[in-house]
Amino acid sequence: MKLSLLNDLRQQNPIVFNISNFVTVQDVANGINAIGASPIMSEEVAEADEMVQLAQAVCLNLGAFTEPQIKHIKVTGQLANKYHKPLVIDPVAVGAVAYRAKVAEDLLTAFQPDVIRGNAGEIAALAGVDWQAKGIDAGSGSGNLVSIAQSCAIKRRCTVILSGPTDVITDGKRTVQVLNGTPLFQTHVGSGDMLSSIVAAFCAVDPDYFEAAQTACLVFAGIGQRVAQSDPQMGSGTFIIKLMDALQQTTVAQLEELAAYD
Ligand SMILES: Nc1ncnc2c1ncn2[C@@H]1O[C@H](COP(=O)(O)OP(=O)(O)OP(=O)(O)O)[C@@H](O)[C@H]1O
Ligand SMILES: Cc1ncsc1CCO
Ligand SMILES: [Mg+2]
Repeated sequence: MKLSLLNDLRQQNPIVFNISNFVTVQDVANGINAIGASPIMSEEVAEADEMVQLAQAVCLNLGAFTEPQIKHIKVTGQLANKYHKPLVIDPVAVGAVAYRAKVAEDLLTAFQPDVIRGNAGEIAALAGVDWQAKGIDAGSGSGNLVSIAQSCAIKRRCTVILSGPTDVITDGKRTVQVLNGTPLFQTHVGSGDMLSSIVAAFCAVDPDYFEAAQTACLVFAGIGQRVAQSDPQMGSGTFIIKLMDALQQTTVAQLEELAAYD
């Protein structure tokens, strides 16, 4: 686990280009900014080429799209491949809505992601494994989460993060589990979207995307855990405010003290 990547990220301040969803776009922009990277968003396909060229990483969130936005996402993913920019996909609710599954399938044949980050319901759907996803939430299923993540990584030929109480990170050969976190993440819509774009920021500072992805997961979950531990009575409103502070202020040494993974 290369926690020192957090210092590299803060020193390099990489630009992360995001196509976000309208629900969580501000959380995503502020989360990237707080951790020490530089967010930029766009809704216009005419500037996609320039946007991808100026970015050090790209994150495409499939959370809430219209037909023109699907075209924008497709072109941007293809440009990320063309310019060799690390590409992260967040396949929101792809296990719960058949239309989304169809769109995601089409997009994943049009471009090649470097990392896919989703919850169990989303990663199971992309792996082709039976699971009962529940809207944007993970839902329920009986499959083994490590096997599901590994199948998805092999099928999609990329690093996969299956997030939840434990995050599973795998490239199909190597697998790590991050045990840190807090259930308060589930009380704030957009925790997952923030994580996906922070993963992109880490990919901008380490060309081994498996390493970048696992470090991003530990940093994000570990910071959330520290925030929750600071006040056992904390609720979801205070959590997101304090999470933003902590994304900015938490040090590598503080994360080393609580890092839990195997
Ligand atoms: N019960 C839990 N305990 C500890 N950490 C958790 C828990 N649930 C989620 N997390 C953490 O929350 C973060 C977001 O992951 P999650 O799987 O909830 O994303 P998501 O379902 O896509 O969320 P979103 O509602 O934003 O779409 C990750 O860092 C993950 O480790
Ligand atoms: C609630 C919600 N609906 C579509 S996207 C989104 C935010 C979580 O990604
Ligand atoms: Mg999500």
